[in-house]
Amino acid sequence: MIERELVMDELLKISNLSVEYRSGGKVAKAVNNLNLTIKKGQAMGLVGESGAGKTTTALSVMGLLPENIGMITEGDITYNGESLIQMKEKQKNNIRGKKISMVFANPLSSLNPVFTIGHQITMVLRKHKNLSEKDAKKEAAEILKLVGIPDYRMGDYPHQFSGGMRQRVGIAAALACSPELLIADEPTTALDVTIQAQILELMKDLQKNLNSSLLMITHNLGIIAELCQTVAVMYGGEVVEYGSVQEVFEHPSHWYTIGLLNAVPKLAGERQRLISIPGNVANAQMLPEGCKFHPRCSRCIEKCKAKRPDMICLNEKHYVQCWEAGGRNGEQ
Ligand SMILES: Nc1ncnc2c1ncn2[C@@H]1O[C@H](COP(=O)(O)OP(=O)(O)OP(=O)(O)O)[C@@H](O)[C@H]1O
Repeated sequence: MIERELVMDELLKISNLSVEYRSGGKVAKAVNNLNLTIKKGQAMGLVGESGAGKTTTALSVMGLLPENIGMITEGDITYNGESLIQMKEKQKNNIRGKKISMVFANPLSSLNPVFTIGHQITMVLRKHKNLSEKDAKKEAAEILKLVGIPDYRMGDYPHQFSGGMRQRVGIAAALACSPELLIADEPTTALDVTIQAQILELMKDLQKNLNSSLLMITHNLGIIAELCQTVAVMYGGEVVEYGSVQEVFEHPSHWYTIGLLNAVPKLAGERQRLISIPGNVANAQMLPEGCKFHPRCSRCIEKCKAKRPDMICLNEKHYVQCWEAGGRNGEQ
């Protein structure tokens, strides 16, 4: 019974997912045997350097990989226990957009420039909630109000909004169907810090009030600490460490995570030199054997070059994929 409850608790489960991009005779292995589970009401952060495969993971869930170029070559993605990959197109479309929605870094890419924002949100509501024009308009006004946009602006076009307001509209559009899962891909990178803080506060409130789940993709570890309960660290298309935010941030155990945390300035305590991670991020077209981080890792041993480590459980809230899992005894 307990086991069944645990499984039912799993909203999104990505199992052994591999994704490739094929173009011009080249193959980029963007995601490699990735596993990730998001539970109902949980906020998870997905972090890693540029090119780690974060966006590809999100696009795979949304079914938005570029046609004929990006393809899932292995694994499964289940939503409430049902495979999104095997599902019929109609059922899939019903879930994507209605139950799962996504906020992009650049909201202009998801908003249509020729329609007013009121019209766009009304259309989403009419399609997914089957509402009459009048009821959809009323609800659109309420959702926009929720994200701090007054109803007199419903007749304005996307270009008439500032960056921060536009991102609010993007969030409103994503929230229009009260999704169970919101995927946000760097939703605040293009914004200045005060607006960033407002948007994050807004997302935090909405997640709490609607009890939705959140997958927050970001380079910013501070955002994860602020918003999420769990975190998954990605490198070379794999999750190399995951667990509760507190466990992973206080006891980072993969040398990549340790490197990421050492590169973040701290306000408290003595001033310390920031240490960057040497070398370049793994090239998806030429991934190394063994642990994908080994060419950049100061703790690399022969075994790391030859064999990919298994994910090991450090405790029930903390997992790591490293032969030389460090940092557990303060030996960073
Ligand atoms: N359309 C594409 N065609 C070919 N390769 C691609 C394509 N999109 C992404 N890639 C490659 O796939 C890998 C993963 O990219 P992805 O955008 O998923 O990483 P990311 O972690 O989201 O990075 P960022 O933070 O910069 O968005 C990279 O090596 C990237 O160059």
